[in-house]
Amino acid sequence: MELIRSKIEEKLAQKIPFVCYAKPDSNQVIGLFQRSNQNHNFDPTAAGFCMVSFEGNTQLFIPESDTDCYFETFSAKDFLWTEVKPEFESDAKVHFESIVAKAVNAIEAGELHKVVLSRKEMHSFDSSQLYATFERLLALYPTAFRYFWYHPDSGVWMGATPEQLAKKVGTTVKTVALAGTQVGSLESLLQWGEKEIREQQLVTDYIVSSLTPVTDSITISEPYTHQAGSLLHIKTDIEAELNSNWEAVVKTLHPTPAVGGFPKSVALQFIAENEGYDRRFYAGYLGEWNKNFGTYKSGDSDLYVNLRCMQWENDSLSIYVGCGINAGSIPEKEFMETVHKAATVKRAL
Ligand SMILES: C=C(O[C@H]1C=CC=C(C(=O)O)[C@@H]1O)C(=O)O
Repeated sequence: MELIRSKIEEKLAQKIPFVCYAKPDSNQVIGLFQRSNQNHNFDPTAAGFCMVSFEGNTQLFIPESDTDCYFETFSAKDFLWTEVKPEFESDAKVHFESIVAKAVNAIEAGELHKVVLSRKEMHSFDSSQLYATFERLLALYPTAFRYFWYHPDSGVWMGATPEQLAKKVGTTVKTVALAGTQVGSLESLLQWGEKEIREQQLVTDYIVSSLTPVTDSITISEPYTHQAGSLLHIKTDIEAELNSNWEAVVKTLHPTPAVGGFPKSVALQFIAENEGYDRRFYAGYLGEWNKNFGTYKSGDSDLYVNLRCMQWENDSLSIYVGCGINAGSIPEKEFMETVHKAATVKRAL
């Protein structure tokens, strides 16, 4: 991908926004490189690519009108599937387990049903490896939405997310309910526990009730197991017909209980008061807005939840990971789940 690589290097040096991405199961990278160094405000009526923070208060936008668009196919190089040791810092473990225990108490006291707690790991990183890291993400996680984003207001973000926030094709809205995690492959799948099944059903119920006022004819698949790298999740596909505007659908869905919790406002308050750090764009969403650059169809959108991601800014690399807490969550087990999620990102480094 020499063309995409040289454009990435040029725009990074010039500090001009760009995004390169490959959609799930595609070996084509779409590169949107801004021509000017202007900072564009997010305009919901325009076409382009958006990057929205978890709290929704920062909305970065690369508009089609100021963009050169490149396509390049890649053939995934063979990377050795190196096992990354599940390493962590003991202070991080103590802090995370204490907030999980606090959340379990709040859930058992009936204050909320579920909350997704997260943390960030900092690592040293040689920035000359950024492009190579993206190539490894492309190869390692073919079923994920893989991206490399840069904007002077956010620094570099990169990831391979298994979760679609929502997709608009004509007047049809497609989304998924994703939750529950186990380490392994479809061949080694263990029976899902009651806790995971309940947790995922909560996400499905939330999405369906959020979509009910803004769509018609909702159809829901049976839950099935989805492989995301070395992790497995429970997934349900949901489809509906728009009867309102697309922006209303996105606003009502984000953040889903897969990254926030339920009830939404109580969970968000719990996160703000207890997590102790700023999620920034982790668990926010990103993607094509009002234009599918793959099919070149205007009016279509394709948005993903920003999970299994990392940020490189001011010479340091942060990896963001979280997990859903509900009644019966065991703090140490939940912490180890975040360690395994971090390992999926570290494998690309
Ligand atoms: C919040 C994350 O994952 C979500 C998506 C799938 C499964 C999840 C879980 O099992 O907790 C999380 O809800 C993350 O990867 O940081």
